[in-house]
Amino acid sequence: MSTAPLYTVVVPAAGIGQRMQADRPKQYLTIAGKTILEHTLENLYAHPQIEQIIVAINPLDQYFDSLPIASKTWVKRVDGGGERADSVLAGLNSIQNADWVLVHDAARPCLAQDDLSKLLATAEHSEHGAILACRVRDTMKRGNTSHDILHTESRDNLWHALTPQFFPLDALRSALGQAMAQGIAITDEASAIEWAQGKVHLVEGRSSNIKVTQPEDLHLAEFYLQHKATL
Ligand SMILES: Nc1ccn([C@@H]2O[C@H](COP(=O)(O)OP(=O)(O)OP(=O)(O)O)[C@@H](O)[C@H]2O)c(=O)n1
Ligand SMILES: C[C@](O)(CO)[C@H](O)COP(=O)(O)O
Repeated sequence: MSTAPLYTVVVPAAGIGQRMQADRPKQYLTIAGKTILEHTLENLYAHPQIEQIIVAINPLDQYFDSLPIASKTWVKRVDGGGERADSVLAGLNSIQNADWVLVHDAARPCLAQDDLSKLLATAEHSEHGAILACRVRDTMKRGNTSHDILHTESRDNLWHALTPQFFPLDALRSALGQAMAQGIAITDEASAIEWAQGKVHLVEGRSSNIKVTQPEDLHLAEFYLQHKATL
């Protein structure tokens, strides 16, 4: 019986968490006695198809080395960069031989295992990449800089891009590197593949896979982590 393929995940964790307004980068804020980063890395590694995690850490980081997870054999540290895309590319460039790669935000500790399995399963049926996403549920307004409404955007087929995002390694490394070299603003891996005219599939995932970004998100993440079994 063939065993399921194993994958490497690049985890960008070199941000400063400005919007969080905390006394440290948000990935080092704690929930139930563990940092958000530890929750995220341990959650990924708990999946049977994840064999290695490459975590991009700020070169000036003062927290990572003191975490027990920093000495795990399945965790490899690289230096992050000025933007998330720089950190992701640094992680991708450290991978020698892999056909596919996942990228997952350190700030997303609430990823459900079966959502990850669903994302991985797409690779077995397609040569294109895919991302976890959740449907927009609110009416979406386009505003101007004065916060006046310009118009209502259609929310048909409108999705929130989440992570993990899952792509052939060579295609992602090439698209991301070329897009960044041309000064294209890249906020997720899919946008680099789209820029390179590649196809990306949306895999519906839970909206509880939040990116801890603002102060109130910490309490929401704590709730989701406490209720993982029932969500
Ligand atoms: N130069 C950067 C910027 C961000 N990230 C990572 O990318 C993920 C998503 O980015 P975001 O939520 O924007 O985190 P921050 O950039 O830290 O937040 P802020 O924009 O509020 O400063 C986070 O895990 C963050 O650590 C990174 O590795 N390198
Ligand atoms: C990658 C991402 O989480 C997908 O929604 C998002 O683009 C990250 O954006 P950020 O501004 O770097 O948090």
